[in-house]
Amino acid sequence: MDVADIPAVPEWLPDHLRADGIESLYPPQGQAVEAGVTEGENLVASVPTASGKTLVATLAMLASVERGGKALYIVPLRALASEKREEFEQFEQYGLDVGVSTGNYESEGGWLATKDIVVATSEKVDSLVRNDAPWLDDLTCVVSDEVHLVDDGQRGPTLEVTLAKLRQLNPDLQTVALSATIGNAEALAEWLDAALVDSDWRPIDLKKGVHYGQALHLEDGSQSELPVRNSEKPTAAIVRDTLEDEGSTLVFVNSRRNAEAAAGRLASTVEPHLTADERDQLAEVADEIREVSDTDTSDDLAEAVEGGAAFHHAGLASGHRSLVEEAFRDRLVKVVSATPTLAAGVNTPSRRVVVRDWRRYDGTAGGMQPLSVLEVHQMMGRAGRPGLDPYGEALLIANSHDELDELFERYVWADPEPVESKLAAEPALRTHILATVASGFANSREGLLEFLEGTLYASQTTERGRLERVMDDMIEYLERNEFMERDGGDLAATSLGHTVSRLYLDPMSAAEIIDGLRAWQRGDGRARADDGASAADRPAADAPAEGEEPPGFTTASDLAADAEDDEETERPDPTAMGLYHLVARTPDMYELYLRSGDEEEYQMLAFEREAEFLGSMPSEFDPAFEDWLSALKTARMLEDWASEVDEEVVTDRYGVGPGDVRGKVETAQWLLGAAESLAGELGLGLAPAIREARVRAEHGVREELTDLAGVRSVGRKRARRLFDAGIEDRADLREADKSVVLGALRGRERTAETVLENAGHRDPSMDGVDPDESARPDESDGGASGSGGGSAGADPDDEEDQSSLGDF
Ligand SMILES: Nc1ncnc2c1ncn2[C@@H]1O[C@H](COP(=O)(O)OP(=O)(O)OP(=O)(O)O)[C@@H](O)[C@H]1O
Repeated sequence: MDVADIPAVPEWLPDHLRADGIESLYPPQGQAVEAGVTEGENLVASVPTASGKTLVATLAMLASVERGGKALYIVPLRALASEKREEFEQFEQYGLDVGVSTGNYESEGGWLATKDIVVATSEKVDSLVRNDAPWLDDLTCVVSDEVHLVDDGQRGPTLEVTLAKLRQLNPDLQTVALSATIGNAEALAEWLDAALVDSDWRPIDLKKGVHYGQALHLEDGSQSELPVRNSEKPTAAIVRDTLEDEGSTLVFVNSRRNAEAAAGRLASTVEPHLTADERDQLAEVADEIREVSDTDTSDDLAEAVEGGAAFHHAGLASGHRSLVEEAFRDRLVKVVSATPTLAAGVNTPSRRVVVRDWRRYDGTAGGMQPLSVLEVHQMMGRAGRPGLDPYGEALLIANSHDELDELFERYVWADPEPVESKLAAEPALRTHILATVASGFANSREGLLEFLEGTLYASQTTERGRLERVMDDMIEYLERNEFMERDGGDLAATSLGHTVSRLYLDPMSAAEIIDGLRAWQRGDGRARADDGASAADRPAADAPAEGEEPPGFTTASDLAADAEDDEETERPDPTAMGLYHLVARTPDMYELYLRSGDEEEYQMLAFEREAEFLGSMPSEFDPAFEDWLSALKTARMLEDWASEVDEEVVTDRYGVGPGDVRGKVETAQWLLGAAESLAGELGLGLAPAIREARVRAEHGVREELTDLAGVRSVGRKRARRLFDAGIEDRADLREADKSVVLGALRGRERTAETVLENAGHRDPSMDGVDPDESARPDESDGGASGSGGGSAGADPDDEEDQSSLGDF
């Protein structure tokens, strides 16, 4: 179909598309238009990766806005939200207004009311619904990108329920769902009352295969030689072979750490192939990368880029990511090693794709687990650059003949799995039932059932009774915890329930926090603190940083001493450790795993600091004890962080990456903010102590340093150095002599200039979480750890992150 023949779109569109090199629609796009996607019809497009799905959605949104409406584009990742915003901003020249909403959740995003197109993550949209954003009523078109993620056990139910709510709010809403090729696209179409375009058409041919020994084995039965030299890894051999043919390679690995390590190694393969001109240009890109941030990651990335290689993962700053993507698209960077995040949408096609790791560490399943066919096909779909390559090639790597056969069976010849709703799981239902009742979508048991009828689960199940049973159990749970009340057949959220829903907490997390805070207030566990010589006689446990006491913290010994001093006075405030442990044991925080040998160490710590914990400690024989100890490990990591222990020491001690530390800290901040609100609402009087623990965790520095640490590009280490040099706060810094700053920062002129410049303004990303807002950290950029509950946004990279925790 010629672009001039697309009905109902703005007049300027055909010329705009032509200017972009798009003269006619790809066949699946043509089918979508014929199915009425520009005329308000619902549509599910199940089309291979990189086959032009975004244009289908764009046509629907532009046509909807042309009719005077407003469109919402739901993405699974924050990184994709910025990419899509940039893509849609090209329409601002025609008077359209585009807004993006991710990150900290403003209560109802009022400023979005005037936008024509809004881009947001599914968790953000869920929170907007919970906060009653009035502009949601004006929506005329909603696009759900990567809708097959409804199958995701953690985040799927949020997308599913959010779509159901938007459709209930506005029965005339046009729904356009974009999906990778899946086994049961018709089930999605049925659920959404939508026409279906189910196609395996690709703009460029894709050959899948496996490398084994010295040869490539392709799915068409052909074999070609691809020798691996002595001491060379197969991935390096493939990259070298592709380079000799002037092509680029995208290598998918299973963790951020592996991505970084692979890029470093592959740079030595690529480097000898670079021309002098390429080297100069790459050196410039490397300089720009170093400018983005002054961290080890930044240095490692810049160094790899100088050698023509790069890594890409959700833990990178967005500035890093776009520089890498651009240099790869410009064919300057010849190989990128990436975590699967890159497969989920970012437009970086490549001659060859290598899926190096087809297993990933999965804590819940207890070890390395194979990736799904869908995921592997998504990665493979990135192979082949339209207009540049005759075809794309996507390869797995086998280490034995058996594995060669297995990989063909498992991935090359296999069809993707069908997508199945994960809604009927307790954690998901407990969260979404509360939110559904609290935001007025249902006010009775029957109403809830009716609402749930609008979900994919209801359209897929043959077992209605199961959903009803789990639902009844969850209503009872919510009533028992005072989040919901029943009056005859009516259901209503209590004021506490409303708060929990708005805070975006899993109700089970809220219940754990409330129980712990109440237990502390009542003085439970006090007897233990007082009786044993325990806490007072032992040294404060495992003080961080070379055995020093954490600055400014109340410790177990202080507590016990307080208790001895005055039996009659009120219980002292909980310690930061006690509060970190409380939030670390909620399902909204991914705990750190106990490694072998850890158990004994943390058991000791548990007994040493027994007086500090809120609520009772399970007995050693209780199966819950191990989880409780894992939470203690997480809590001690947070305490270390908040006590200025160097980041390298923290990462080393807990066997995690810097991104994981930041993720845990952000999740703790969010949960402590929520705990503060709950304590306030329940009149528990513990809010100031919680706030202090939160602020300490936020910057990871003692109070005197928080102002300095809040200056962009200062951070913990530099704040300490500046403070030691007599610069005590941002005002001092503004006035400071450059040579003093230079001295404190150990001679980095460029950094000193940047820091001085930044002292003049406040970096909002470093600001504390507003307790009224209690924003959940971003769910998709490595910020939040995943919840065990389907409620809040778990980072899809979580499993990937877990892999760095194992010994793999
Ligand atoms: N009809 C067309 N003619 C020429 N190029 C097109 C056409 N439609 C899309 N493209 C281009 O193809 C590329 C891939 O498209 P796009 O990113 O929309 O694919 P996608 O299916 O959305 O990918 P993903 O699987 O990442 O969601 C883009 O560069 C886009 O501009």
